[in-house]
Amino acid sequence: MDKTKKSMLSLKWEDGNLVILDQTKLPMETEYILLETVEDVWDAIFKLKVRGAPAIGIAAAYGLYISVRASKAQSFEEFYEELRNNEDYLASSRPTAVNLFWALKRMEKRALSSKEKNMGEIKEDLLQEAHNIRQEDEQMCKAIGENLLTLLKDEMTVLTHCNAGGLATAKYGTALAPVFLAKDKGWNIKVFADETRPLLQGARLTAWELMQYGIDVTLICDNMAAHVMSKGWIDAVITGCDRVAANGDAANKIGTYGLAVLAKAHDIPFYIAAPSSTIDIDTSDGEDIVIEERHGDEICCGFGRRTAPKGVKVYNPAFDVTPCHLITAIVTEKGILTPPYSEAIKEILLKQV
Ligand SMILES: CSC[C@H]1O[C@H](OP(=O)(O)O)[C@H](O)[C@@H]1O
Repeated sequence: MDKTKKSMLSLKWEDGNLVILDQTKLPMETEYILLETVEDVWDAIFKLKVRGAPAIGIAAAYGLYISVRASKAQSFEEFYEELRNNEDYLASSRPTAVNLFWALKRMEKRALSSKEKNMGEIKEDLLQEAHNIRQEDEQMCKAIGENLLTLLKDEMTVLTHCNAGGLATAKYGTALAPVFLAKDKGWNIKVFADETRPLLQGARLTAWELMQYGIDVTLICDNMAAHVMSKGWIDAVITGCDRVAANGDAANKIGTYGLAVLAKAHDIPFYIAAPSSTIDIDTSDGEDIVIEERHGDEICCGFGRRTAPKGVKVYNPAFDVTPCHLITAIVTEKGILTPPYSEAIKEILLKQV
């Protein structure tokens, strides 16, 4: 890989510890912090120190291992009860990204499959499962990038929202994966990045990680997306997702739904990049996806500066749902899904890669 291009990992397992890049400090500071307890992991997920559906799942998996590695349980039943309590605790950190629940459930299943082993071996298996989740995510993201690249051409310009780059995953990202892979193959895919109020993941994270990699990125306010589309500057809109329902409706950062409506109005393809770990077959459609609501200060006192009157009523949903009919394709690591999504999703989940 070209040494002039830098990509920083969202999290790593180093010397027996979970270390994350504190994303609330970006872009001004790149600070790695140690998460030593399950409470540290809960807090890091809740405060978006680590964020992005896949990265949240990976952090939670390591967090669950951390929560039981010092367990003194004398029986599997006692150990399993401790594990389930910590699983429920970690699951309470954020409600929308299905990867959190998917990763925790996968760790629980690994513990059950190791129940005949001794305690030390069970703990070792849990750590290995967390490693597997991280390593598989990296491979899934690269494959998503390769699949998305088949839909793009050199010199194209894409618009993205929030951050679905390497910072949201183990590496590469999902929506941004094709942009990094394109750069590696000498293409020049340009990006317009929505700043993404109120937490500015686009400004603080996407613009930062693309510039680190030497990629042509232009930052815009969210309310400028229609204008740049009307100028004919956008060839495709690509976003990540936090949960894809069984019918193809997709939850993603607040503002994504509006982008999908705008893309339809301008006849621009709208692609959702979705690892299969973000597809939730148990949620039938977007109506059933729980949308996280966050504190109003994120809008009124963003980054410590008050910009609205004290006491004003605030509504701060962190996500919205794009109905499947507005989605041109859902791009997974196993292939590209096109409508009718219900059938395509059932098929792709059965496909082994
Ligand atoms: C590759 S998943 C990225 C996804 O997660 C973000 O939400 P948050 O920053 O609140 O964790 C956003 O919805 C991104 O599209």
